[in-house]
Amino acid sequence: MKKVLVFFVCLLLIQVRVMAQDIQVQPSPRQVNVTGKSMAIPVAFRLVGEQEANPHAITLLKQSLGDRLGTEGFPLYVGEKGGRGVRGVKRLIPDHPEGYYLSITDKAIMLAGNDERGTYYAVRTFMQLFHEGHLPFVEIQDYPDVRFRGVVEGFYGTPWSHEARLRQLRFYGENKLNTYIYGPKDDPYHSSPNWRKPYPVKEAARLAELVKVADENEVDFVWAIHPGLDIRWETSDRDSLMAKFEHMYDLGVRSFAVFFDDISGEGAKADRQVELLNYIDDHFVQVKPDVTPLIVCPTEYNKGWVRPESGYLATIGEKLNPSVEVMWTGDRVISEITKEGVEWIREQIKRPSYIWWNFPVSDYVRDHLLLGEVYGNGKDIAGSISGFVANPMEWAEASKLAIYCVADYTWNMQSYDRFRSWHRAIRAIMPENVEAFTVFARHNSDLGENVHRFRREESVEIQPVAERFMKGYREGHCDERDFLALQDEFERVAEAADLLLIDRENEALIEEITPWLHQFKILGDAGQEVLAMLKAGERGDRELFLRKYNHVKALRKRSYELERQFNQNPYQPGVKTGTTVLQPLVLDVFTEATERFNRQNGTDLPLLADYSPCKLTTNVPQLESLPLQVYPNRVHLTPLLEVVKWPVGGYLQLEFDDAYRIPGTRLNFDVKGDLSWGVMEVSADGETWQTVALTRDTRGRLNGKWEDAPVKFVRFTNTGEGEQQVYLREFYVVFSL
Ligand SMILES: CC1=[NH+][C@H]2[C@@H](O1)O[C@H](CO)[C@@H](O)[C@@H]2O
Repeated sequence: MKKVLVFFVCLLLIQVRVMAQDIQVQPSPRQVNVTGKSMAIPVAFRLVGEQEANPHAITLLKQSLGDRLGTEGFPLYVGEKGGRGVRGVKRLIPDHPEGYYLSITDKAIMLAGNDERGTYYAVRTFMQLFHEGHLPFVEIQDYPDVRFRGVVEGFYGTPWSHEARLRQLRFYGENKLNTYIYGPKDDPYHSSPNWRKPYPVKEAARLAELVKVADENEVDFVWAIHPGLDIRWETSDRDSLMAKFEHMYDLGVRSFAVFFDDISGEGAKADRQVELLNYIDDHFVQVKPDVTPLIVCPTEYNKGWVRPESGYLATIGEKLNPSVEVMWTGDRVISEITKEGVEWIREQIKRPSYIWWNFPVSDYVRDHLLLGEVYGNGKDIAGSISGFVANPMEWAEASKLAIYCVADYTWNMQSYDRFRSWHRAIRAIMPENVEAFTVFARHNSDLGENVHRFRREESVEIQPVAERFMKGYREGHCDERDFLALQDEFERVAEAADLLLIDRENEALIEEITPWLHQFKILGDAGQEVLAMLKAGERGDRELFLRKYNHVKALRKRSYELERQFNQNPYQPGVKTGTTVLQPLVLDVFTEATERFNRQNGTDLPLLADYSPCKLTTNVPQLESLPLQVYPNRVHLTPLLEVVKWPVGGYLQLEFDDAYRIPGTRLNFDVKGDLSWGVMEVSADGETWQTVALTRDTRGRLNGKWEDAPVKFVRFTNTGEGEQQVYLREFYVVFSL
């Protein structure tokens, strides 16, 4: 009697309500039918199917419904195809891996998976339907386009922390990503020198915890090994690798990968790699009851590096066991994935490729954050790929923006909308500072010039305004509307920086991006001030102009000091923001306004472009106009291709704006003999000089350092008997306060 009473009480409480249904589910489901009606969330749910259903799905339901979930109340059926609880909807469940059927009516709720993961995803979708105290009446049939979806932690640089990885795995569970590949290049137990060794106890325990949390979030934790730098094609190394995989298996790992990327020499031989991979497949993957298909990242992992005469891909295609997944980054190391490209590689390797997408990875532009939209990949590639994993930045939280969009894209390509997904990602990651984070991300998305020549859109909305305004200003008129629009944008930049710097909703993210937020604030202030300079110049207000001029110089100096203080790394140290539109605009307005002021007032105010901590002086004719590549802690001479004729007494001197220690200097003139004719010296005052001892390394480069009293000058002089002919391959000086 009591049950019936509770049931009727629940029914009475169900108000059938018609409401505009913009069902927002991430990732976007394939098939959604809404009736436009909804009901108040039942006060109690009667769970049916708990014993048989995927336990992680049940756990998730209990976590989200809490004590509403019990043995009485509104019926909620959950389970996999064939389970008693979902018998009635068997034919409605999509017959695809990880597919599910979900329905909410005034009679019952049905969460039915085609398999265990499908049930879990049905629950994930169900949890997103609760809206303002109501549940919509809806029917959803859904399944993913791409079989394996997720992230490969495969970048160079500081590996993610344990806590960051735990947050990532939970994020993947929320976004229906089912794959995390552990392969940080700088983990010595993943790569050389310790790939043969088991993890130390503490690291092993952490990896075991990651596997457990991955499992709870229905994510395959794939452990990758990177043996190619020093592998020997002997049974001893094969056995070492097998032993390491057994060690990882004992920690709970059930998915494995072998990375042969970024290696040369012995390790790069295709037939040797294939022999090893097939051995692992035959004697480990296929004999264990519960290990997913082996994944390999080949040495020729992008079309730009394929040398047909090597026959590398042909060997992979013909001899590698068909069950082994083969990764591919596209036409180049960093590239957009196209249908043509994936069909080409499918022909070569005789199987669909498993995409390793090198975005938002930034290990070749480390001073930039890549927070822009995910775009450029084909929506028609699902049929030719088996997986799609994104290689992220070393900034785990900041990478979530792109990862969220990749989850949306790989689940349902046809409905993917780059802009909608990006905005939803921002709202998901920073719900209390959506506007500020949107402004920040909008101006931190391009990479700047880089070795891969891969670029992304940045500051898209304001770019035409900036271009039009600058053109007009140079022609002598200042468009007031554009001026105000730019002023407004720079104000928003400054506001966004301050709002995000005090944000406490996502502290891990704010901690990662704080250096860039400080830089962003300076950019916002500098933008407003150069516009004020421009106005003061137009009005002939000398005093105000000079005030603003000095403020901008101070802001630029602060920006430079910030560059020297944060994110110091040997590749692209420093903190860049707004480099594609806003920074150049600040420089352009400053330069133009200052040049006008100088002309009108007969002054000689230096222009910003002159600002650098280091300048070159030389009496070697070919080096006179040599540009310097100045980084926050290093200054490089731009290498020269032609032979440099270095006369007796010829010198090359770097003068710094401050006294620094010189922790390292390197020069490579690519000459065979010794360099007894040259001497490197340092000085604090340009008068008294001390010699820097140079030692030659295995590649013929001369290395030195100066760690005594700080110096302001470094020079190299030909003190020999005659002219020398050298190649200026490399000459750089590392300096630090
Ligand atoms: C497959 C592959 N291996 C390398 C390469 O792509 O470039 C990435 C971006 O620099 C780098 O992170 C990765 O470790």
